[in-house]
Amino acid sequence: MITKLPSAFLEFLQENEIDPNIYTVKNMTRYVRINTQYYHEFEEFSPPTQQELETQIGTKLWKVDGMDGFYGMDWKNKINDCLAYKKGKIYGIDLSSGIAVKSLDIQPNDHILDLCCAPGAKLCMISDLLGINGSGTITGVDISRTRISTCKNIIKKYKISRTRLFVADGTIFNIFAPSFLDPIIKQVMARGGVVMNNNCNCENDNNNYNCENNNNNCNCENNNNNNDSNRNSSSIRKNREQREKLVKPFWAPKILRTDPQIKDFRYLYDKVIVDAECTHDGSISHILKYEKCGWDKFEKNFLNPERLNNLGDLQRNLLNNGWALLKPGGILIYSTCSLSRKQNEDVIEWFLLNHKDEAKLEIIPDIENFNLAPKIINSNQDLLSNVVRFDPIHSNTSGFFLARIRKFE
Ligand SMILES: C[S@@+](CC[C@H](N)C(=O)[O-])C[C@H]1O[C@@H](n2cnc3c(N)ncnc32)[C@H](O)[C@@H]1O
Repeated sequence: MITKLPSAFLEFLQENEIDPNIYTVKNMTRYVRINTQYYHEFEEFSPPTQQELETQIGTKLWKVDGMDGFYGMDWKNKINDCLAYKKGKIYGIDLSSGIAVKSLDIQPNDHILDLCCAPGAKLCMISDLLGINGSGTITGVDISRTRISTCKNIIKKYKISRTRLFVADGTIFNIFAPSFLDPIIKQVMARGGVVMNNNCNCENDNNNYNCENNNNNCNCENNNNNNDSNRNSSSIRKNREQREKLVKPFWAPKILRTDPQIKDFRYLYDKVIVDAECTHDGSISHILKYEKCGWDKFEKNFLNPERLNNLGDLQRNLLNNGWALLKPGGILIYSTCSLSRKQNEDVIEWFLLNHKDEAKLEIIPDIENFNLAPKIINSNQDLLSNVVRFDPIHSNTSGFFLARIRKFE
């Protein structure tokens, strides 16, 4: 609980119609989630039971209905010293963030873009829901090299596979989903013998070139029937040039490191999450940190007028670019840990009005099972009826905003 907020922050809250009482709530809940990824990969391990976790953390836990693997506990408990946490068997993630990830409706073959991914709590859960039985992948992007380093450490700790990370500006990032694990390729491979190289979907980078992808599903420039004989020095040079153009990921497992990065609508992402940079005013743990380390830093980092002025543009540009990289029929989640209308409803309203012919705001699935913060009054109430807000007073979560937008087929 925070006893005294600095006046600049109180002014910000007032300007943004945010109730300062959210920082005075006493009985907040801390949430953890079981890292099921661990058990996909290492069958000899079984997840810690509730009782084991209670003993390790030293407190009572409760299961969160409708959210697999989620447990709540009193906020004052810490998990850092708990063995299950140290071993990567559980991670901390707020329930509201969990609902955001669940709303992506992740399927095993989905290629998912996490456009502001660091430090990576949501990415952990995305990976968990993706599982390891399909051909799906995760592409994480963040502008901060330091934060993406943390994300890489998290990926290693939680044994997350098939994820690549890029340090890049999410407003202009333009690398499409990986094609290596594409189901089409799998089918072709199953028919016998075609793998992939850096230039196309086929393994034409060797002397036994036998590309079978002579169809409309292949971008391969060698789509002719004389592949063996036509494999001349100019195609080798092209291959090399193409490879050189690849934007190297900051981190990726071997199979994704040299993906051809094909720019073709078939490699747009199935799901995109834009967990946008924001003022973090809803994140009680974030605000609590500044109470300890000094409000001056908070004012400098988050309330500086230039940053606040540019923030709306940044959020709109992130949303627009995430949308451009989303497949028709795909789902985009826009979320922030701010409760400011300007950073939430206003951004979504602007977006929907500008994408009337291709975007639909959808109901968050199963949202009726959770307590929500009241909606704020908007000029465009009908248009925004499906956005949701969480807060510590009504939802027993951190402050969070969530919108789910579907791209028309
Ligand atoms: C709310 S945090 C994301 C939290 C993360 N999704 C998670 O669940 O752990 C916002 C992130 O956006 C990143 N960011 C800010 N501007 C960006 C930009 N232009 N492109 C990509 N990432 C950006 C920040 O570095 C920060 O890590």
